[in-house]
Amino acid sequence: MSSPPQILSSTLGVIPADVEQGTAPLPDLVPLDTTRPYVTLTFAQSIDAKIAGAGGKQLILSGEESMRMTHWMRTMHDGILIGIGTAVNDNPQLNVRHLPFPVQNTHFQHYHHPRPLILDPHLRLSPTCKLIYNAAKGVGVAPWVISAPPPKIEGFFANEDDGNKLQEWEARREALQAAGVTVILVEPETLHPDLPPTTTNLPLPAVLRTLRDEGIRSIMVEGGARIIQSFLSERLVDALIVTTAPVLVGGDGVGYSEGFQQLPGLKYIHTEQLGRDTVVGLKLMS
Ligand SMILES: NC(=O)C1=CN([C@@H]2O[C@H](COP(=O)(O)OP(=O)(O)OC[C@H]3O[C@@H](n4cnc5c(N)ncnc54)[C@H](OP(=O)(O)O)[C@@H]3O)[C@@H](O)[C@H]2O)C=CC1
Ligand SMILES: Nc1nc(O)c(N)c(N[C@@H]2O[C@H](COP(=O)(O)O)[C@@H](O)[C@H]2O)n1
Repeated sequence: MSSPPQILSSTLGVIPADVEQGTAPLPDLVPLDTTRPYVTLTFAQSIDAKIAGAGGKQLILSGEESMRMTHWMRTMHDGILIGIGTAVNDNPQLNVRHLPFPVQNTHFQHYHHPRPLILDPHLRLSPTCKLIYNAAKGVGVAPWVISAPPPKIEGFFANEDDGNKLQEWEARREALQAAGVTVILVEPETLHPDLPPTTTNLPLPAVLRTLRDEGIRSIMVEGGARIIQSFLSERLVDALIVTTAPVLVGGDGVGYSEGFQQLPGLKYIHTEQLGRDTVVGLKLMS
C-alpha cells in the first residue's frame, strides 16, 4: 500500500493533488464547531468488541494492511491524542514508521508526524517513555501533556502531607519539562466536594478549545477505553474509523461501550476490507 487506502479519502477527504501523500495534514478537516479541532476517533477491536486483553494486556489486533492504514491516518492529523492509561500501559510511539520508505529522503523527515497529546491529569507520564526518547533522538515529535493544576492548598486545611504532594507534583512537572515535554494545564470542572480528586476527568470541551488555541486543527483520538467512552458520550466525534480484526478476546478483555449516555449521530460512509480486517468509516451527521 504505497498510498492511503480509500476508506480514508471517503471518510476524511482527499489530499490536494499538489501535495505528496503523507507529507501534510488534511486541510479540509474542519469541524462544525470551529472553536475546537476536528476529531477523528479510531481504534482496533476484536469481533467481540474488545480493544485489549485481560488486565489491559496490549493486543496487536490490526493486521499489516490495516496498521499501515492507521499510520497513513496519523499523517493526516495535526495531533494524536491518547489517555495516560494507554501511555503507561502500552508505552506507544505514535509515529508513522510503517509507511513505505521514501526514495530520496529519510523516513522521519519525509512524512508529517502528528504531535502526541496525552491526557494526564496527575502527571503520571514517565520521563523515560518511548515518546520522549524518540523526540530527544530526533525521530519523533515532542509530546504535549494536558494536565490539571495541582490541588490548591489553602489556610486551615494545609498540612505537611499536602505540602509534600505539591512538591512531588512540581518535581514531576519539572522532570517532564526538562525532558522536552510541554505541559498544558486545563482547569478541571468543579467537583462535588465529597469526590476524591482522583476521579477527575479533564473537561474535554476545555481541552479541545485549548488545543485549538495552540494551533492544533485536527486530532486523531486513539484511545484507550475510558477516552473512547468520554469522546463518544460527550458527542465530540466528527469521524469514527474502526478496524475489526477476525479474533475473539473473551469476557476478560477490555471493552469500551459501558456507561454511554448519549451518542453522537454518525452516518455510515464506507467499509473496506484490508487484509483480513474490516475497516468501517462513519461521519457526524450534518
Ligand atoms: N485496540 C486499540 O486500538 C487500543 C487499545 N488501547 C488499550 O486501552 C487500554 C487503556 O485504556 P484505559 O485504561 O481506559 O486508559 P485511557 O488511555 O483511556 O486513559 C484513561 C485516563 O486518562 C485520564 N483522563 C483525563 N481526562 C479524561 C477524560 N475526560 N475521560 C477519560 N479519561 C481521562 C484519566 O487519568 P487518571 O487515571 O490519571 O485520572 C484516565 O484514567 C490499554 O489496555 C490499551 O492497550 C488503547 C488505545 C487503542
Ligand atoms: N490501529 C491499532 N491497532 C492495534 O492492533 C492496536 N493495538 C492499536 N493500538 C494503538 O496504537 C498505539 C501503539 O502505537 P505504536 O505502535 O507504538 O506507534 C497503542 O498505544 C494504541 O493507542 N492501534
